[in-house]
This record gives sequence, C-alpha cells and structure tokens, in this order.
Amino acid sequence: SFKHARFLLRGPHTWVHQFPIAQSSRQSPVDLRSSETHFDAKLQPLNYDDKATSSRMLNNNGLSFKLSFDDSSDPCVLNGGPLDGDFRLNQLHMHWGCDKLPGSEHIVDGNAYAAELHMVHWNSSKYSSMQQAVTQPDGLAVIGVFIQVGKEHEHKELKKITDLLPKITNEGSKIELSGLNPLLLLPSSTAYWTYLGSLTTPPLHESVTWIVMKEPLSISKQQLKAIQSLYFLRSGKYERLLNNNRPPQPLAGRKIRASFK
Ligand SMILES: NS(=O)(=O)c1ccc(C(=O)NCc2c(F)c(F)c(F)c(F)c2F)cc1
Ligand SMILES: [Zn+2]
Repeated sequence: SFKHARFLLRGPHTWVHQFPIAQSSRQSPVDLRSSETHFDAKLQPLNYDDKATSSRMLNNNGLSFKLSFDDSSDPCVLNGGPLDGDFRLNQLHMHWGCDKLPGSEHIVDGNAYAAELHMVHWNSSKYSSMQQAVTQPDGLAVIGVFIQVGKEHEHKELKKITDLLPKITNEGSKIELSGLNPLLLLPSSTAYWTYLGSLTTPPLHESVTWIVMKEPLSISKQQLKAIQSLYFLRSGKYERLLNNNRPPQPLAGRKIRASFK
C-alpha cells in the first residue's frame, strides 16, 4: 500500500520512528549462520498441491514488481515443512540490488546473493484473509529463494516473469500473467532453513514463518538486467526502482532449523 511505500523511499534506518517493532526480537531478514542452525529431523518436506494456476496480475507498485494471485477462487496451497495447516499463495515479489551490489535480503554465513524471490502465503486454516493473517504471529509463511547469475533459469518459469518486466516499467502498470506454476519457481533441492521472523518492509509485522531454500536459482545476466532496469515514473521523472533492502537483523536468541544435515 502506498502509505508504506514512502517509508521504503527513506531507507531502513528511518523505519523505527514510525514502526518501533523494527527493534524487536523477531525481525527479518537475518544472517543464516551455520553456527546458529541445527538439523531438525522432524521437519517435513514442503508440499504444494499440484495445480495449474489461473490468471495473474503482474504490476509494480513503484517500488518493486509484485505478482498477485487470486487467493479466493482457486488458491495455490502450501503445507508441510514447518507449517501447521494450509497456507494460500497471495503474492510473489523480488528484492534485488543494483549493478555492483548484491540484493538478497537473507545472507548465508555473511554472503549475499544477487537477488531473492519471496513467495508470500497466509494461514487459511486459521484466518480468512491476508489482511487478517498479516498481523498474527502464525499468520504468514514466506518462501525465500536465492537468485544468482548463471545459466538461464532452466524451467523458464522465471523467464515468464522477466520477459514481462519491460512491459510494466511505469509505476502502477498491470498485466495478466497466466499459467505460471509457482512449484517450478522452487529449486530442485528441497533443503531449507526455517525460523520465526517478520515482514522485511514496513509495517514489519512479526507474523512470518520464514522458509529459505538452500539451493539458489540461476538466471542469466540479461534477466537480472531486466529486473534491475525497472523504472517508475514519479512526478513526471523516470526513477530507477529502489530496492534498498533491509540489512540482516539480530537473531536475539532465535534458533534456525535446517531440514538437511
Ligand atoms: N518482503 S516480505 O517480508 O516477504 C513482505 C511480504 C508482504 C508484505 C506486505 O504484504 N505488505 C503490504 C501490507 C502489509 F504488510 C500490511 F500489514 C497491511 F495491512 C497492508 F495493507 C499491506 F498492504 C511486505 C513484506
Ligand atoms: Zn520480500
């Protein structure tokens, strides 16, 4: 929503004035340090109900691009992993840097990736909408997938998104994208880390069970350029999309569980 957007424009260090929760003990992103993670044999595999997806919107709200899913009629449902109950896919978006700077939000033993894809789900077993779930401690589950530059994404699923980006360079532009299969956006390895955290942008609600996939996806240089060249029009001026990612936050005693040894 726009009122949150202007905080993004000012940068993460200013958020605490309006959102004191920024300094609380369940904030995201974090540095996924191997010294703080431990294997949990009880963790199940992640499960997506296998479904074709219906029509989707791809728009950019002036700060990033977001793929919004219709989570009322034919939801794309995630369960398993660390989750209790069903979680409906509401939207997916990405965080990236600029030419030289890497843009992932989570980092692994201090190392960042070029970008990070977030697939945002809400707990439809307990709540009736994203807006209701987003403030609850067990309301959301976000799958984070690291993105590195390498060979073009083999599933071409990410290509469906990056090919459309030049068509939505202006703020607020929207187009349909149908037939995207979120399952294919996941890496081949099912290995993940999971921990309790928050939204990484205002209002920073501590409502997210984070599931960060260990294996990154690869995209081509051209695909990353398409992402990094997203502009938006503000008061008649073309501005490059900001993606001032929030730096890693203190773990504050939280444990990170790993689904793999
Ligand atoms: N980067 S991330 O951690 O994956 C992340 C995921 C979702 C949102 C989000 O839905 N923001 C909008 C938003 C809210 F977060 C609200 F709490 C709310 F009430 C809104 F109306 C709203 F648009 C923000 C960050
Ligand atoms: Zn995000």
